[in-house]
Amino acid sequence: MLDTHYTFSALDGSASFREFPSVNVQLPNRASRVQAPVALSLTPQPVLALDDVTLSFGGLTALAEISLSVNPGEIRAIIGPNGAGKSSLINIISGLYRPDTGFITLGGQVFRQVPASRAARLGLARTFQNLALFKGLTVLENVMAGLAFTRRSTFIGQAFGLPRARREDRDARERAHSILSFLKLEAHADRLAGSLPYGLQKRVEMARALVANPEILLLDEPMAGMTVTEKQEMAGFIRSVRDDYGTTIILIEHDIGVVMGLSDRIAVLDYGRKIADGTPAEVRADQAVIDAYLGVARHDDFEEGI
Ligand SMILES: Nc1ncnc2c1ncn2[C@@H]1O[C@H](COP(=O)(O)OP(=O)(O)OP(=O)(O)O)[C@@H](O)[C@H]1O
Repeated sequence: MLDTHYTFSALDGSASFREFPSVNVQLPNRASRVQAPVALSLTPQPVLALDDVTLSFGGLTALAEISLSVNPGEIRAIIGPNGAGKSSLINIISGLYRPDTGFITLGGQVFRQVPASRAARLGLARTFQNLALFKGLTVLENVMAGLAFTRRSTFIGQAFGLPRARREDRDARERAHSILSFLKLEAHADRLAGSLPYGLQKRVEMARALVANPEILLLDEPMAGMTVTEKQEMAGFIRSVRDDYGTTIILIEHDIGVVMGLSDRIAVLDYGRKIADGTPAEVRADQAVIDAYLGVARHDDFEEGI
C-alpha cells in the first residue's frame, strides 16, 4: 500500500491530498481523513460544480441547462444512453469545450471555460475513452510521462543530467513504481505499453493519470470493451484509489449496471438533459431512467452486479 503525505486546511475545512506518494510517511486511513473536516463543516464544499451549462453544435443541443456538483472523496457517475451528452460534458469539465452558457467551478475558481492547459495544476487528471498511451514506450515511461507538467528542470538540464534534472528523474521513477505496484502493474513495468492486453492498457492509462496525485480523477468509460471479470477488477481498483488516496472520482459510463454497485451518486443524462440525480437506489427506482434505458438495457442491468 502506498504512503502519502497530506495537508489539512483548518480555515476552510478542506483536506488536500496534493503531495506525492513517498515511502516513509504513513498514509492516514480514510476515517481519519474524514473526521477532521466533519468537525468544522457539515456540508462539504464541492470540488467541482457545473451551473446551468448548455452546449450546442449548430442546431443540435448536446447539453441543456446541466447543473451538478461533485463532493470531495465521492465516486460520482455520469451515465446515459448513446448520444446523451456524456462526452460533451467531460470535454467541458476538462476544458476542451466552452459551453454556450453556464459556469464551471474547479479548484475554488469559477470559469466560463476551464483552461485545459492548467487543468492538471487545478488538480484534475483524466483518462480517455479510446486509449491514449504511447504504445512504443514502456509502461514505466508512460506513467512517468504523467509527471511531465510538474518538472521544473530545463531541457538542457535534462539532456546533460544536471543535478536538479537527475533528482526529478529519480523522484518521478520512484512515484511511477509506487503507482504501478498499487495497481498491480509492477511486473509489466519494462514491457512496451502497446504489447499489453487491452484491460491492462486501460489500467496503465489510469496509473499515468494518478501518478501526479490529482484531487479529481475523470475516467471516461474506463470499462468499455472489457470482459465482466476485467470490469470487476477495474471497479475494485477505482474503489481502492478513492479509499486509499482520497481521490474524488468522476466516472462517465454507458453501462448502468457497472456503476450501480460502485458509485455514491449517479447523474443520468438523456438527450442532453439531466433526468435524474441521486444515490444508486434512487436512480434505480426512477421511472424516467427506466424509460430512457428501456430497449437498451435488460432489467437485470439495473442490479448491483459489480
Ligand atoms: N463535435 C460534434 N459536432 C457535432 N455534433 C456533436 C459533436 N459532438 C457530439 N455531437 C452530438 O452531440 C450529442 C451528444 O454527443 P456525446 O458524444 O456528448 O454523447 P455521449 O453520451 O458521449 O454518446 P456515446 O455514449 O455514444 O459516446 C450527440 O447527438 C452527438 O451526435
